[in-house]
Amino acid sequence: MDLIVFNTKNEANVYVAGLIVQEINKNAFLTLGLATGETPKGIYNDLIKRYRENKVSFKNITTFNLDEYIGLHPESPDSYHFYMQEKLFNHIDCPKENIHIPNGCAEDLNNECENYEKLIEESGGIELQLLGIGINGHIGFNEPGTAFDTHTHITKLAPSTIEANTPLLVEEKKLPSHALSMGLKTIRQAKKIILVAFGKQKADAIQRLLNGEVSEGFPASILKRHSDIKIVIDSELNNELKVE
Ligand SMILES: O=P(O)(O)OC[C@H]1O[C@](O)(CO)[C@@H](O)[C@@H]1O
Repeated sequence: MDLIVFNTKNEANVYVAGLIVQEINKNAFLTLGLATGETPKGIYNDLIKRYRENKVSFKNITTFNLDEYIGLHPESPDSYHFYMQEKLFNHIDCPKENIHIPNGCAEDLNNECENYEKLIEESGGIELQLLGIGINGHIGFNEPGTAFDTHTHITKLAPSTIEANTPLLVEEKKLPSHALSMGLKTIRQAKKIILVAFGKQKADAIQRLLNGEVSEGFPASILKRHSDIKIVIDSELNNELKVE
């Protein structure tokens, strides 16, 4: 695992967006895994900026998002569908049919999970996956205790995730209790992974990722078994890490 530290979030965002653009410019048909949450917002802004400057085109890429809340319609401002449209897809040239986000309102959710996994496979697998991390070590919505061999599945949100994400709600009164999420196996199969984390509040999770053991009690620890992963953090987080 390569740990890369930047003085500011902004520098980190520019670096990560640069890596994504580099991959797309090497392979215009890239399959890209995307994340939501607070962390990637600046990266998406930088990607939009590069698109407007004609430095990159997204017209042939395929995207797969990590997760979606169960029960939220794509038009709900609190859904990850809405987030992705607003923060990225409305501003770039990625065709609608190339964009994949699990449908948390599907009639048959198990079927939706199976199909999602099949679509990833048919696209040739994710070549570059962008990840954030929860304070409890979740990646996607794979909460502590999730088996390492899971594919896209229905997951129950941990209390700390509900606590962290409830203040972000715009319209809904209550955060859904469940979500659809790529599994830990799905994520691990991505050829390259970039995990981004900012701020003091993520320091314990990153410390455990760097120095802890591989255990299903800490989902992100599966990434220690990945051969091509970059962890990108800011100095605020780095200053909290203890050298072990
Ligand atoms: O970036 P945040 O908002 O801290 O969230 C951390 C992670 O938790 C999630 O919100 C759960 O999917 C991810 O999207 C994100 O990467």
